[in-house]
Amino acid sequence: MRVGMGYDVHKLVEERELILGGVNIPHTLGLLGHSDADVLLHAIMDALLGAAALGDIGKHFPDTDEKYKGISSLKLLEHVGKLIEQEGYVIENIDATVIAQKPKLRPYIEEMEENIAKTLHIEKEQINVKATTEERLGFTGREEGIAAQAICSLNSIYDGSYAVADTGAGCSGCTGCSAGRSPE
Ligand SMILES: Nc1ccn([C@@H]2O[C@H](COP(=O)(O)O)[C@@H](O)[C@H]2O)c(=O)n1
Ligand SMILES: C[C@@]1(CO)OP(=O)(O)OP(=O)(O)OC[C@H]1O
Repeated sequence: MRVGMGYDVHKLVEERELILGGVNIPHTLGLLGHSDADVLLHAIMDALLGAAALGDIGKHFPDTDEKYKGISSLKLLEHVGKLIEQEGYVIENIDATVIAQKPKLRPYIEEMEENIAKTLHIEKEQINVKATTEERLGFTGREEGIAAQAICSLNSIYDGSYAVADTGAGCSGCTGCSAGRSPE
């Protein structure tokens, strides 16, 4: 198993939408960025890329490239999901925290988790998104920006301990896997 971590920050400004986990959240301020500035998805992508030793989002989607201007980060996440799969990795789980003084995010968390699961073709139970304030301290507390942290774990289909679901190929030497099969 391999783990990766991601961290990102975007500035809160007027006249921008607030999009987190692919959910458009009603708020007086939105996040500034070259893309849609979905700070949660950016942290998750960096965690996934980190776990697979594939660099970071700036390497794959440079903010100097016009084609990423205003792009939905769900599209970028979909691409990262494909890269991970091409490298032979299967996502075990993702855990993330959004650090925001406002707005209250709890009502939107489930939809964020559904968006992420659907985009990465994994189960919603493999994703957990949390929100916290920093008790009015620092830049998030002053509502100058929103930060997000993420951690993920990946299994390699080549390391002998992970059995790929639905291949019907059997699980030689299997020690159990997230596909729900028992150890052989
Ligand atoms: N933007 C936020 C921040 C927090 N929450 C929820 O409130 C709980 C308490 O937050 P504290 O920062 O006071 O510990 C937290 O566990 C979240 O469930 C939220 O929904 N949106
Ligand atoms: C996502 C990208 C895509 O152009 O742009 P931003 O939305 O500015 O996000 P950031 O986390 O600053 O950097 C990664 C960028 O490459």
